[in-house]
Amino acid sequence: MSNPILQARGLVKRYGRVTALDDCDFDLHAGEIVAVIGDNGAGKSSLIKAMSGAVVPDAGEILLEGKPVRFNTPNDARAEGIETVYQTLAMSPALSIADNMFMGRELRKPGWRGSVLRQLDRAKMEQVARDKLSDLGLMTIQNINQAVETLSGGQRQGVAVARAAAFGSKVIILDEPTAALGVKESRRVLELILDVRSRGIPIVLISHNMPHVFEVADRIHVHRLGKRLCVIDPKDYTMSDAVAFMTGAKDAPLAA
Ligand SMILES: Nc1ncnc2c1ncn2[C@@H]1O[C@H](COP(=O)(O)OP(=O)(O)OP(=O)(O)O)[C@@H](O)[C@H]1O
Repeated sequence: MSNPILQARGLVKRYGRVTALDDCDFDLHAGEIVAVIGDNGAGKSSLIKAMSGAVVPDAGEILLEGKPVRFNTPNDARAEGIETVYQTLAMSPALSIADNMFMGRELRKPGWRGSVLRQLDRAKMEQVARDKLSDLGLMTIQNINQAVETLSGGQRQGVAVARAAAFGSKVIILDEPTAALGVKESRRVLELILDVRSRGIPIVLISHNMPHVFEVADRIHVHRLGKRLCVIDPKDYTMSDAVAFMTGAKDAPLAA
C-alpha cells in the first residue's frame, strides 16, 4: 500500500476524568475512503476533531504526508488541505450558495480594488461555485445566488461536500453526511462521495449507517474505547461482524 496521506499516532484526549482518545492510531492512504465506526461515546468525533484542528490532543502526533503537523485551530488544518464537513453544517442559511462556498475565504477583485478597497470579486466567486457544483453533478441547483435555506437537506449536504472538495486539496473528513437525509438524498450524497474519491481526494467518513459504510468504504476503522480496535476490509466481513467487533460481542480479528 502507498504511504499514508494522513496518520495519527498515539493520540490521547482527556476531558476531565473521561479519556476520549486512549493511545489512538489512524491511517488514511491515497485514493481511499476509510469509514470510522464505533459505538456512541467510543471517541470517533474526538479523533476527527483532533485531525481537523477542532481539538488539540493531550499527547500523540498527527502526520500529513509523513510530516508531523500541529493543528491548534480548524483553520490550521484547512491551510494544510484538510477540510471537514460536520453533521451540523456550518452554513449561513440566509446567504447564497456562492457566498456559503466562499465563506471565510472570499475572493477579492484584482489590483487595488481588491487589495485597497477590499472589493469582492462576486463574478469570479459565482463562476467558481458554479463550476464546482457542475463538476460534481450538482447543477440541479438552478441558481447559485439562491439562499441556502431554500435548498433541500440533500442539496445542502451537496453544497457542503462541494465546498470541501473545492478547497480540501489533500483530505476530506465527513461526519455523518447522510444522517439527516432521506433515501434518495442519501443516495445522491453517497454518489458524490464516490465521485470525490474518483477525483483522487481520500475521504474519512464517520457513520453509524452500516449499509452506507459497506457500500462506499474501502477499509473500515473500528473504534472502541478510545482507540482503533482493528481495520477491516468490507469485502471480508459482514455488517453484523462489524457491529459485533465495535460492541465487543465478538473478538476483533488479529492484524495481518
Ligand atoms: N467537550 C467534551 N467535554 C466532556 N466530555 C466530552 C467532550 N467531548 C466528548 N466527551 C466525551 O468523550 C467521550 C468520547 O466522545 P466522542 O464524541 O468522541 O464519541 P463518539 O464516538 O463520536 O460518540 P457518538 O457516536 O455518540 O457521537 C464520551 O464519553 C464523551 O462524553
